[in-house]
Amino acid sequence: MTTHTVHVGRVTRDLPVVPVAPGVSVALFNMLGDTEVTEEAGRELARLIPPDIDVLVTPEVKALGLAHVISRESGKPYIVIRKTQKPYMVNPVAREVVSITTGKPQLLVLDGFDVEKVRGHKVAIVDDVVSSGGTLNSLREIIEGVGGEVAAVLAVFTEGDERPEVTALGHLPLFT
Ligand SMILES: Nc1ncnc2[nH]cnc12
Repeated sequence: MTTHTVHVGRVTRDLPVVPVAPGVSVALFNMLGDTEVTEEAGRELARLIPPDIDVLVTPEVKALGLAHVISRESGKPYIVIRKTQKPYMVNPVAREVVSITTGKPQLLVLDGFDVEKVRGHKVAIVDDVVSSGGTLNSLREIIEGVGGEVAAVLAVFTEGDERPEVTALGHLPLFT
């Protein structure tokens, strides 16, 4: 299997290169269950957060542990944007996005219960990989749609195109 070696702070991983679409492969970065990478990335990114950020927003599920560590290190709270609408949600705000890794439309849902934590506040979006930017754009629409300001985007890796608006610890190539 082809692999692509990355460094996250002082931690090294050999990522498997896997096909996600005809003629397109990615170096698959899955930090779920990887305590060492999650802790290292969270501590590194927490040092890079602008001090005036009020709240972190992360999409479930791959970046959840990362948001937890950044929150713990920075003392800033975090909100999770869910992938399904739950019956207990109050006035949920939803957007659809097509994921590069699954190729399928996905829902992103902000529980109305969390709207007041976003409205009028400076938000940092936290994700594991920012690739096509589809998830990022939908998160931005949801946050700005309820009156929040996206003041920073934090990710472990950008992928494909350069993304100057994203504060990342590294960059992944797209294999085409
Ligand atoms: N290389 C990658 N690894 C994991 N998730 C991704 N989402 C987009 N690109 C990805």
